[in-house]
Amino acid sequence: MNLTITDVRLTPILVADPPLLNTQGVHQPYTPRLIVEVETAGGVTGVGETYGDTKYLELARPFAERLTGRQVSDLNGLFTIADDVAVDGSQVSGAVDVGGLRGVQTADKLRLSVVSGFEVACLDALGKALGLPVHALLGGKVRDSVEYSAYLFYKWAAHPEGVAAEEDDWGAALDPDGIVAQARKFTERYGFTSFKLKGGVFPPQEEIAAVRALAAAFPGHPLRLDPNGAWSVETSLAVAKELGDVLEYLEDPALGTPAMARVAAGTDVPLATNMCVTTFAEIKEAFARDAVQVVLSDHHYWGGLRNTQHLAAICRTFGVGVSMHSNTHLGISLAAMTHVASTVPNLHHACDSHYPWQSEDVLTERLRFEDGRVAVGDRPGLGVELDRDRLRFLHRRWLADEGTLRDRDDAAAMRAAEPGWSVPPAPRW
Ligand SMILES: O=C([O-])C(=O)C[C@H](O)[C@@H](O)C(=O)[O-]
Ligand SMILES: [Mg+2]
Repeated sequence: MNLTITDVRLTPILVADPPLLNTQGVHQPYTPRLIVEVETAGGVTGVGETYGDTKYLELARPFAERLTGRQVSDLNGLFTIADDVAVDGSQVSGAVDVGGLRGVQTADKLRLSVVSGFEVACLDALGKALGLPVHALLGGKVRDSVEYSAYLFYKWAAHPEGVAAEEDDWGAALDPDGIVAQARKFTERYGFTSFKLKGGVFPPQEEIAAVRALAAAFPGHPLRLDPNGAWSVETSLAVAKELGDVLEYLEDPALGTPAMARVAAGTDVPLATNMCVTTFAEIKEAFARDAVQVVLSDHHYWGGLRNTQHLAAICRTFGVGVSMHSNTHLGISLAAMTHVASTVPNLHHACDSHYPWQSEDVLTERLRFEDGRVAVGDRPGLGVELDRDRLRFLHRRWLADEGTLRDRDDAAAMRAAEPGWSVPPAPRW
């Protein structure tokens, strides 16, 4: 089988996203993603998915040009290519990245996010060529299904009037009753048994009340609250004290390792993060200071599935838990997450996934959650099939956009409802 890459296709798309609230604002009605296809001389095509904002696209294009002629099995070579691809310094914010609230943005992280889309596509192609599932290429699964948690959001019933958007059938959730009703829908539709509430939207007392309401409605179920660093150390400690008896963990209550270390020193509630440990370089300080007890990997910004395994091994070495972060993603990434999660022995928390919020996909068949779990496929590669008509449709939407939606901006989306809105200072409370 000839594994030489003969063609690479990059297709930016815009996919519908409901009006989900977070501390920076609200999700745009459509959000950008990039679909990567890698074709080999032997006739197999692999697919990958990553962030689709302009700065990722601008890196992905020169990256794709350098891939042709290489082998899909040359996964380490992807990192060498990444070193060669220059990042336009003006594109690196150095601040918390709104396109996912995933810690401080750096040039390396941008590159790794691009690598991940190609790595997954190469693994998919390699698996198809060899007749092996991706988990087998990663050393083999240690479980047959991967558990996910219900990702609860405060949300409006619809995007603001006058904003072009798709409808969703989740309704509004703006108080404890609304959050419990949303959680019930998640259990009815997908069988989830653990729940994460995206916080940092309302004053902490209101979010504490919502978590208390969840604890009363679902006694004994794992619960998490994640305000994306919106609280001071004092507020974080006060929330930890009030909710300590019901939380599985508190996620990024305060921003940055020093603040997280101070919170961790003052509570027994474990702290999880997808914001202060987002790169290998950030691990040493955070672990040395015992600032976090669970690292939420995201294969996109950690640089792919094998890097996720490396992260898991480091966490295991230091007795730190590992699980998975998610923001708006489609079925290709859910399949990739499921394959890699199935290979991580020390995965003891349900992973996050936004997938239930995404009514649109680029696959011929959506992935399914049963009893809150996704079965680990044994079909070659990722085990998913691209729906070319859907891909074209969603790409045409991207082409038709005059540019306002091509870069995720939750604060800008919020201004459609509240014209004076700007990203709140951190800490907000
Ligand atoms: O766990 C997290 O921090 C996230 O999933 C970050 C995401 O950006 C989420 O807050 C969102 O999409 O609104
Ligand atoms: Mg988080």
